[in-house]
Amino acid sequence: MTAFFDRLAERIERVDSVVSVGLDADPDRIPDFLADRDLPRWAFNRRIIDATHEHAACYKPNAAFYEDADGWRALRETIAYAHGKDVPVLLDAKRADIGNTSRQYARLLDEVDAITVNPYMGRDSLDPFLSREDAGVFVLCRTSNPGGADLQDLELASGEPLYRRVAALADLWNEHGNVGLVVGATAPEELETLRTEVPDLPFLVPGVGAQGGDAEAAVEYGLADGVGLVNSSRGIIFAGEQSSPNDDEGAYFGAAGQAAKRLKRRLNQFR
Ligand SMILES: O=c1ccn([C@@H]2O[C@H](COP(=O)(O)O)[C@@H](O)[C@H]2O)c(=O)[nH]1
Repeated sequence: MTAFFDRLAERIERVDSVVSVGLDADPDRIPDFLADRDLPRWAFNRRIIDATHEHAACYKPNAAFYEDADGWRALRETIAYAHGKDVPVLLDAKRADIGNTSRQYARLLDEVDAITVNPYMGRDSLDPFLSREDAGVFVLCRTSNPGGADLQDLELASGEPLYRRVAALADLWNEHGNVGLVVGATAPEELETLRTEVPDLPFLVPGVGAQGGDAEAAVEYGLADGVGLVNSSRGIIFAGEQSSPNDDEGAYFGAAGQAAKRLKRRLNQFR
């Protein structure tokens, strides 16, 4: 198997897109016409994938939306279906723990192509992920939420903010060329700084769309040698809520396809 970033580069080239479609299948927002399906989240994701895969460089389900018995079943079906369309899957799980626990978490990489991890517990907590040479490992660095600055911008004794130290460490941890960073589009200045500091690391940039982040900065600084991902979840998968009544399946998922295509075109202006 080629390394994750080689596969991602191929996918980006094939669909001419750096869009990561976030599969955050919030059970409270699944349209009524799917409510009586065996696994409504899977029924929803299948239709989203059908509508968006031509524009998707990857799919990014967030584990939070699947952490119950039916959810795991829905997620497994979703992953298999995305793979059937030749689209890589990045599980946004933000995992890491002491070694033996992390080894169990890292088994998630048997199912998906890449994962997000939390660096707070340090190198040994990430080893079980980093040692998976075939898989992508995206380290949380400067997150998109308003509280992202609370800890991540704190200055160390050296005067450097914590998020920059995380980036420098992630660069050191990149022994297998499988490491990327998560940097929010709501932090364009930090994106710019980080691109200079770690020029070779691809970024996963969430926060465009529903969070109102900077799409131009996401592309300009998020890509390393043309490789990286700009994610939108709610702005794509729930686009149909605005444009169509809740009972018109074709129009509902058509709107998701259009939203993915629009984002692809918008981002491509800056590539
Ligand atoms: O800094 C971060 C890290 C992860 N996320 C995740 O990305 C998506 C964003 O969803 P939208 O609907 O496009 O806002 C979601 O899964 C987050 O948990 C992030 O937003 N910021």
